[in-house]
Amino acid sequence: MGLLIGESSDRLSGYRRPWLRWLGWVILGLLVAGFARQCTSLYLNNSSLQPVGPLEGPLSVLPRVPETCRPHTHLMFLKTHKTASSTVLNMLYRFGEEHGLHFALPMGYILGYPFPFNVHRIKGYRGNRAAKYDIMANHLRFNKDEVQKVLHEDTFYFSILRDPLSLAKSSFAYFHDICPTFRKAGSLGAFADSPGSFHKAHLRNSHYARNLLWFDFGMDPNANVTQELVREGLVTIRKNFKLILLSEYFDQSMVLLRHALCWPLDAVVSFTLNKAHYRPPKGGPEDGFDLRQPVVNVSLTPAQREKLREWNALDWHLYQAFNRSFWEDVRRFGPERMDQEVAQLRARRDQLAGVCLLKAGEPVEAHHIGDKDIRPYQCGSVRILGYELQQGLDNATTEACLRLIRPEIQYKDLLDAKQFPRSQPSIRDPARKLDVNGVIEKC
Ligand SMILES: Nc1ncnc2c1ncn2[C@@H]1O[C@H](COP(=O)(O)OS(=O)(=O)O)[C@@H](OP(=O)(O)O)[C@H]1O
Repeated sequence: MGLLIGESSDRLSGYRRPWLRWLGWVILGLLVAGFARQCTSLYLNNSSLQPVGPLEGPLSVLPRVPETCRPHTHLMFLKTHKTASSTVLNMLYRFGEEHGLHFALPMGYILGYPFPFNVHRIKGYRGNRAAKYDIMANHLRFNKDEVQKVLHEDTFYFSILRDPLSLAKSSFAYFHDICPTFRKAGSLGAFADSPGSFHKAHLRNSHYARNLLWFDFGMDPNANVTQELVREGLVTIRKNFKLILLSEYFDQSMVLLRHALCWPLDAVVSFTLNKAHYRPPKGGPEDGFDLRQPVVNVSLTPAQREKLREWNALDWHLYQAFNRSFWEDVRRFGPERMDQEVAQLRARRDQLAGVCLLKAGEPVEAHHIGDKDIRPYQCGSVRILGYELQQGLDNATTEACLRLIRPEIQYKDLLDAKQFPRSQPSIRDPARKLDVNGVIEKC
């Protein structure tokens, strides 16, 4: 037997047959050529998302999460409004798509918002005994009892907050046209001077004008602010959510998130999505206007800032409390280690921007984006910016880059088509974004 193995291996080695040796060299040559080809492009492997090739050069010691942990694939992200939540959603869409995860998708673009979430708002929901979903992340108003009906027990719940003042500016500009409180006020300053005189809490979409975060977490934004109420709200959120991120410290948030989820670095690298720029005056020239000149005036005096904080006191308490716990988390993580990982994340983002994007990675107005399929949806009195893809990329690189910049609406359509191959194809018609009452569904 031993002799047989010896004989055959000797034969296979080709030492006694020169043509076999040549064949071996040819195969080796082909393999090397294939590898070299990959090294000249951004190759993003579907499952690991780790690059191969020159991109790895300066980042060859990418920070790793402990090899003992297993990546989380059961996730609930409470997509709060105007908090960079679309950027987070893009990461979840990418990760879910690459790993074949099952999303709880809405029928349109929101899961029944602003009504408290109900499982029947999930597209294709087939009742209690249906399989659970891996990821739920579209806009919804949090309702724990309903949410947990369709999610796995080990689901990781997380969300994101933003300073209520900058959130108010973003919300005012974006929702100005559909929120009666904002529409009546005209400018954010006028609104801040006397919010109560414009606010009719019972009117549709008025919730965008006060304690929007508190509302998204499923609580009453118009309740009297008492210590007890705030304490109860915080306790409930802490009980339900394992991690609360902050949009002002987005990169630090991503480092904490990736360690909590045991995800690779590339899974949390992103470009700023849904960024606002102000519209030119009606009838003004399309180009050449001063982008810094807002039509919807969101400038505030120090006194108005103070009043707006008071008006959004519940959100302010929420933000302050979770800001404190965020920095406690960072201290536990290690401030130096955090700085290093943030630097690596930023370097990787710059690298990807260089490969994927035109205009040095700066976001541009939708009408400057050649590919209509990646123009961001426009809403309200601001211009929502998007990205232009670099030309001449190979197919794999184009696909990897597209994933990073594909706007929320189009990405949802794409996942929808994958999850429901037999349902009606998407119609790219802006009217589809309106619900039965004519309210813009995504807004
Ligand atoms: N990475 C990162 N870091 C910091 N800020 C970011 C980031 N990504 C998005 N943004 C800002 O978030 C605002 C959009 O928030 P959302 O995507 O949650 O809006 S929406 O409710 O889904 O319409 C929007 O804010 P404004 O530009 O002030 O409106 C974005 O610029």
